[in-house]
Amino acid sequence: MSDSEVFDNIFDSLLGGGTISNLICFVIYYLGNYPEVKQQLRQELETVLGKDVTKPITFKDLDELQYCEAVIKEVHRHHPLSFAIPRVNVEKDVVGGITWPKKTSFQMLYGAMMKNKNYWTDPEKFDPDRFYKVEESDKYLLEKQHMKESFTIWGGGIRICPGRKLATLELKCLFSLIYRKYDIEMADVNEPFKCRSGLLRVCKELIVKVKSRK
Ligand code: HEM
Repeated sequence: MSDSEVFDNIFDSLLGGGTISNLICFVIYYLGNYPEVKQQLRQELETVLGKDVTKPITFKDLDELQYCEAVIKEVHRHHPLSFAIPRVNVEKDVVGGITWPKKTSFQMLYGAMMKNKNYWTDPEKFDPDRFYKVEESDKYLLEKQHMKESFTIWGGGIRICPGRKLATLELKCLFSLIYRKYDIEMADVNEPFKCRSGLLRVCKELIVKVKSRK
């Protein structure tokens, strides 16, 4: 490997590649299209962080931003960064009633699992409430019962994303800093979301209007 390839690999594993930057765009897009969700997020920011926008944000504050976390999860469920997680079996195994030889490549289509109506109530609907303070009597009880198997943003098992806690902190920090100070609107709400799908789904263009909040 050349020096620049070594650098790129270290940089990628340290910063999680394009994951955070693209997820930020996805969240901005969804908040631009769902003003009632943006409003509830603002409400939470004000309750947890107060009205003084210069007040430093603490770890405890970030812990309390549960609606913010629900927004990030719902955006990812609705519009995942990648559609599948690959695995290779090290020994012969039975999956889906079929015996597979060792070294078979599998793709776990979790993007499809996150839209399956057996596990999600009204799966096409964008609603962070399905991840927010779900009670036994709640309309989103179905997902609460299946969440462990049907939702992943970080993968799972021994290869689970080692950057997940850092990424969650970074995202919550960024959205707090941005949305308590600025108002971000889509330049054109009717414009379709411009993304390119490969290993990762990448935002190609997102034109927004940014205004300072009074
Ligand atoms: C929103 C941000 C992020 C998302 C959605 C994300 C998601 C993922 C997913 C789905 C995997 C595959 C897990 C599996 O195969 O089960 C993964 C692996 C990985 N992630 Fe992240 N990630 C993010 C941010 C980060 C950050 C910030 C770092 C570094 C600080 C990071 C470092 C890694 C590494 C090194 C792996 C490979 C782990 C292995 O194969 O053992 N990720 N990530």
